[in-house]
Amino acid sequence: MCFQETFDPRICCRYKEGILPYYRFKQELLSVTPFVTLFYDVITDKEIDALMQVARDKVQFLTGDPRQFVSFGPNVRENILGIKGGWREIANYGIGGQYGLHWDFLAEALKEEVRNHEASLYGGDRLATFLIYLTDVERGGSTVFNKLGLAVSPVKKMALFWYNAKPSGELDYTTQHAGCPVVVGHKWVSNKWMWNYGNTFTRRCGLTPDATQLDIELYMRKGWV
Ligand SMILES: O=C(O)CCC(=O)C(=O)O
Ligand SMILES: [Fe+2]
Repeated sequence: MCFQETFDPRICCRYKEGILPYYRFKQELLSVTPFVTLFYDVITDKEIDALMQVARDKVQFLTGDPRQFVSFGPNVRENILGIKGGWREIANYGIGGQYGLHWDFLAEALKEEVRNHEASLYGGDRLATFLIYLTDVERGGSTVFNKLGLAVSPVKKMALFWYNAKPSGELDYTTQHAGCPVVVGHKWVSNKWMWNYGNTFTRRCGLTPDATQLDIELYMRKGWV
Protein backbone atom coordinates (compact mmCIF):
# COMPACT_ATOMS: atom_id res chain seq x y z
CA MET A 1 0.00 0.00 0.00
CA CYS A 2 2.75 2.41 0.98
CA PHE A 3 4.34 2.05 -2.45
CA GLN A 4 1.24 2.57 -4.49
CA GLU A 5 1.45 5.54 -6.79
CA THR A 6 -2.05 6.58 -5.91
CA PHE A 7 -1.51 6.59 -2.17
CA ASP A 8 -4.48 8.20 -0.49
CA PRO A 9 -3.51 9.81 2.84
CA ARG A 10 -7.13 9.72 3.95
CA ILE A 11 -6.97 5.92 4.16
CA CYS A 12 -5.67 5.24 7.64
CA CYS A 13 -6.20 3.59 11.01
CA ARG A 14 -7.35 5.62 13.96
CA TYR A 15 -9.33 5.63 17.14
CA LYS A 16 -12.94 6.65 16.79
CA GLU A 17 -15.01 8.02 19.59
CA GLY A 18 -18.41 6.34 19.66
CA ILE A 19 -21.48 6.97 21.73
CA LEU A 20 -20.03 5.15 24.76
CA PRO A 21 -18.23 7.56 27.08
CA TYR A 22 -14.44 7.14 27.13
CA TYR A 23 -14.48 4.13 24.79
CA ARG A 24 -12.42 4.35 21.62
CA PHE A 25 -13.03 2.02 18.70
CA LYS A 26 -10.10 0.83 16.62
CA GLN A 27 -11.04 1.89 13.13
CA GLU A 28 -9.47 1.09 9.79
CA LEU A 29 -10.71 3.03 6.82
CA LEU A 30 -10.80 0.99 3.61
CA SER A 31 -12.44 3.36 1.18
CA VAL A 32 -13.67 6.95 1.31
CA THR A 33 -16.07 6.79 -1.64
CA PRO A 34 -18.02 4.71 -1.02
CA PHE A 35 -17.33 4.92 2.68
CA VAL A 36 -16.20 1.45 3.81
CA THR A 37 -14.58 0.93 7.18
CA LEU A 38 -13.63 -1.69 9.75
CA PHE A 39 -14.07 -1.51 13.51
CA TYR A 40 -12.31 -4.02 15.75
CA ASP A 41 -13.55 -5.61 18.96
CA VAL A 42 -17.14 -4.47 18.75
CA ILE A 43 -18.51 -7.55 20.52
CA THR A 44 -17.49 -9.72 23.47
CA ASP A 45 -17.06 -13.51 23.59
CA LYS A 46 -20.03 -13.72 25.88
CA GLU A 47 -22.25 -11.82 23.45
CA ILE A 48 -21.08 -13.96 20.56
CA ASP A 49 -21.88 -17.15 22.48
CA ALA A 50 -25.30 -15.84 23.38
CA LEU A 51 -26.12 -14.79 19.81
CA MET A 52 -24.96 -18.08 18.36
CA GLN A 53 -26.81 -20.03 21.01
CA VAL A 54 -30.10 -18.37 20.13
CA ALA A 55 -29.56 -18.62 16.40
CA ARG A 56 -28.15 -22.15 16.38
CA ASP A 57 -31.46 -23.88 16.98
CA LYS A 58 -33.21 -21.79 14.40
CA VAL A 59 -30.94 -21.53 11.34
CA GLN A 60 -31.76 -24.19 8.83
CA PHE A 61 -28.67 -25.86 7.48
CA LEU A 62 -28.20 -27.05 3.91
CA THR A 63 -31.71 -26.95 2.53
CA GLY A 64 -33.28 -24.02 4.33
CA ASP A 65 -32.46 -20.40 4.83
CA PRO A 66 -29.12 -20.20 6.66
CA ARG A 67 -30.18 -16.90 8.19
CA GLN A 68 -32.08 -16.10 11.33
CA PHE A 69 -33.37 -12.85 12.79
CA VAL A 70 -32.33 -12.14 16.37
CA SER A 71 -33.20 -8.94 18.15
CA PHE A 72 -30.72 -8.63 21.02
CA GLY A 73 -26.97 -8.07 20.97
CA PRO A 74 -24.36 -5.32 21.27
CA ASN A 75 -26.68 -2.63 20.01
CA VAL A 76 -24.87 0.28 21.58
CA ARG A 77 -21.58 -0.61 19.98
CA GLU A 78 -23.26 -0.94 16.62
CA ASN A 79 -24.22 2.70 16.81
CA ILE A 80 -20.59 3.82 16.72
CA LEU A 81 -21.33 6.38 14.06
CA GLY A 82 -24.60 7.49 15.60
CA ILE A 83 -26.54 5.70 12.86
CA LYS A 84 -29.41 3.65 14.22
CA GLY A 85 -29.94 0.08 13.13
CA GLY A 86 -32.92 -2.18 12.56
CA TRP A 87 -33.22 -5.88 13.36
CA ARG A 88 -30.33 -8.30 13.39
CA GLU A 89 -29.78 -11.19 11.06
CA ILE A 90 -27.48 -14.07 12.02
CA ALA A 91 -26.09 -16.17 9.20
CA ASN A 92 -24.03 -19.32 9.24
CA TYR A 93 -22.04 -20.53 6.25
CA GLY A 94 -20.60 -24.04 6.19
CA ILE A 95 -17.95 -25.26 3.76
CA GLY A 96 -18.83 -23.96 0.31
CA GLY A 97 -21.33 -21.55 1.82
CA GLN A 98 -21.39 -18.22 0.03
CA TYR A 99 -23.51 -15.19 -0.74
CA GLY A 100 -23.58 -14.15 -4.39
CA LEU A 101 -23.03 -10.65 -5.74
CA HIS A 102 -25.69 -8.19 -4.65
CA TRP A 103 -26.44 -4.75 -3.33
CA ASP A 104 -27.90 -4.36 0.12
CA PHE A 105 -30.41 -1.73 -0.89
CA LEU A 106 -33.82 -3.08 -1.77
CA ALA A 107 -34.45 -0.66 -4.60
CA GLU A 108 -32.35 -2.74 -6.95
CA ALA A 109 -33.84 -6.13 -6.15
CA LEU A 110 -37.42 -4.98 -6.02
CA LYS A 111 -37.38 -2.19 -8.58
CA GLU A 112 -40.89 -0.79 -8.95
CA GLU A 113 -42.26 -3.02 -6.18
CA VAL A 114 -40.02 -1.30 -3.69
CA ARG A 115 -42.57 1.33 -2.75
CA ASN A 116 -44.99 -1.35 -1.62
CA HIS A 117 -42.46 -3.56 0.07
CA GLU A 118 -43.31 -3.76 3.76
CA ALA A 119 -39.78 -3.15 4.98
CA SER A 120 -39.23 -0.20 2.72
CA LEU A 121 -42.51 1.39 3.75
CA TYR A 122 -41.32 1.40 7.34
CA GLY A 123 -37.65 1.95 6.75
CA GLY A 124 -37.06 3.69 3.45
CA ASP A 125 -34.12 1.68 2.21
CA ARG A 126 -30.95 0.23 3.67
CA LEU A 127 -28.79 3.27 4.14
CA ALA A 128 -25.88 1.41 5.71
CA THR A 129 -24.75 -2.10 6.66
CA PHE A 130 -23.07 -3.21 9.89
CA LEU A 131 -21.68 -6.72 9.46
CA ILE A 132 -19.99 -8.33 12.48
CA TYR A 133 -17.84 -11.45 12.07
CA LEU A 134 -18.65 -13.81 14.91
CA THR A 135 -15.92 -16.27 13.92
CA ASP A 136 -12.54 -16.33 12.24
CA VAL A 137 -12.57 -18.42 9.08
CA GLU A 138 -9.65 -20.73 8.43
CA ARG A 139 -9.72 -20.19 4.69
CA GLY A 140 -12.12 -18.35 2.40
CA GLY A 141 -15.27 -16.53 3.46
CA SER A 142 -14.04 -13.02 2.62
CA THR A 143 -16.50 -10.26 1.96
CA VAL A 144 -15.53 -8.74 -1.38
CA PHE A 145 -16.48 -5.51 -3.12
CA ASN A 146 -15.88 -6.34 -6.75
CA LYS A 147 -16.13 -2.79 -8.04
CA LEU A 148 -13.65 -1.53 -5.44
CA GLY A 149 -11.13 -4.36 -5.62
CA LEU A 150 -11.56 -4.82 -1.89
CA ALA A 151 -11.48 -8.14 -0.02
CA VAL A 152 -12.07 -8.36 3.72
CA SER A 153 -11.06 -11.57 5.49
CA PRO A 154 -13.22 -12.35 8.49
CA VAL A 155 -11.68 -11.55 11.87
CA LYS A 156 -13.67 -12.55 14.92
CA LYS A 157 -15.25 -9.52 16.70
CA MET A 158 -14.49 -7.20 13.77
CA ALA A 159 -17.25 -5.22 12.09
CA LEU A 160 -17.40 -4.10 8.49
CA PHE A 161 -19.47 -0.98 7.99
CA TRP A 162 -20.40 0.80 4.81
CA TYR A 163 -22.95 3.24 3.46
CA ASN A 164 -25.11 1.96 0.61
CA ALA A 165 -26.13 5.49 -0.27
CA LYS A 166 -23.98 8.52 -0.99
CA PRO A 167 -24.19 11.57 1.27
CA SER A 168 -26.45 13.05 -1.42
CA GLY A 169 -28.91 10.20 -0.79
CA GLU A 170 -28.30 8.61 -4.16
CA LEU A 171 -27.90 4.80 -4.15
CA ASP A 172 -24.26 3.84 -4.51
CA TYR A 173 -23.91 1.04 -7.04
CA THR A 174 -20.19 0.70 -6.34
CA THR A 175 -21.16 -1.02 -3.06
CA GLN A 176 -21.93 -4.27 -4.88
CA HIS A 177 -20.46 -7.12 -2.82
CA ALA A 178 -20.46 -10.84 -2.13
CA GLY A 179 -19.55 -13.34 0.59
CA CYS A 180 -16.92 -15.68 -0.87
CA PRO A 181 -17.24 -19.44 -0.39
CA VAL A 182 -15.92 -20.85 2.86
CA VAL A 183 -13.10 -23.23 1.97
CA VAL A 184 -12.00 -24.47 5.39
CA GLY A 185 -13.86 -23.88 8.64
CA HIS A 186 -17.17 -22.16 9.10
CA LYS A 187 -18.36 -18.59 9.16
CA TRP A 188 -20.92 -16.90 11.37
CA VAL A 189 -21.91 -13.30 10.87
CA SER A 190 -24.34 -10.87 12.40
CA ASN A 191 -25.76 -8.33 10.02
CA LYS A 192 -27.69 -5.22 10.83
CA TRP A 193 -29.06 -2.78 8.32
CA MET A 194 -29.41 0.87 9.13
CA TRP A 195 -32.53 2.23 7.44
CA ASN A 196 -33.08 5.68 6.02
CA TYR A 197 -36.01 6.50 8.27
CA GLY A 198 -34.81 7.25 11.78
CA ASN A 199 -31.46 8.40 10.47
CA THR A 200 -32.65 11.55 8.77
CA PHE A 201 -30.81 13.70 11.28
CA THR A 202 -27.89 11.38 12.00
CA ARG A 203 -26.59 10.90 8.47
CA ARG A 204 -26.23 14.40 7.18
CA CYS A 205 -26.07 15.36 3.56
CA GLY A 206 -23.12 17.34 2.24
CA LEU A 207 -22.93 20.99 1.35
CA THR A 208 -22.35 20.03 -2.27
CA PRO A 209 -23.78 17.07 -4.20
CA ASP A 210 -20.35 15.47 -4.45
CA ALA A 211 -19.41 15.80 -0.76
CA THR A 212 -17.75 12.64 0.58
CA GLN A 213 -18.47 10.98 3.90
CA LEU A 214 -15.22 12.42 5.25
CA ASP A 215 -16.37 15.91 4.30
CA ILE A 216 -19.52 15.52 6.34
CA GLU A 217 -18.01 13.44 9.15
CA LEU A 218 -16.87 16.51 11.02
CA TYR A 219 -20.32 17.83 11.49
CA MET A 220 -21.94 14.48 12.08
CA ARG A 221 -22.24 13.06 15.59
CA LYS A 222 -18.82 12.39 17.17
CA GLY A 223 -15.82 13.28 15.05
CA TRP A 224 -12.43 11.67 14.86
CA VAL A 225 -10.20 11.72 17.92
O1 LIG B 1 -21.30 -12.77 4.67
C1 LIG B 1 -20.78 -11.86 4.01
O2 LIG B 1 -19.57 -11.74 3.91
C2 LIG B 1 -21.66 -10.90 3.31
C3 LIG B 1 -23.11 -10.99 3.73
C4 LIG B 1 -23.96 -9.99 3.03
O3 LIG B 1 -23.54 -9.30 2.17
C5 LIG B 1 -25.36 -9.81 3.45
O4 LIG B 1 -25.85 -10.53 4.35
O5 LIG B 1 -26.01 -8.92 2.90
FE1 LIG C 1 -24.90 -7.78 1.58
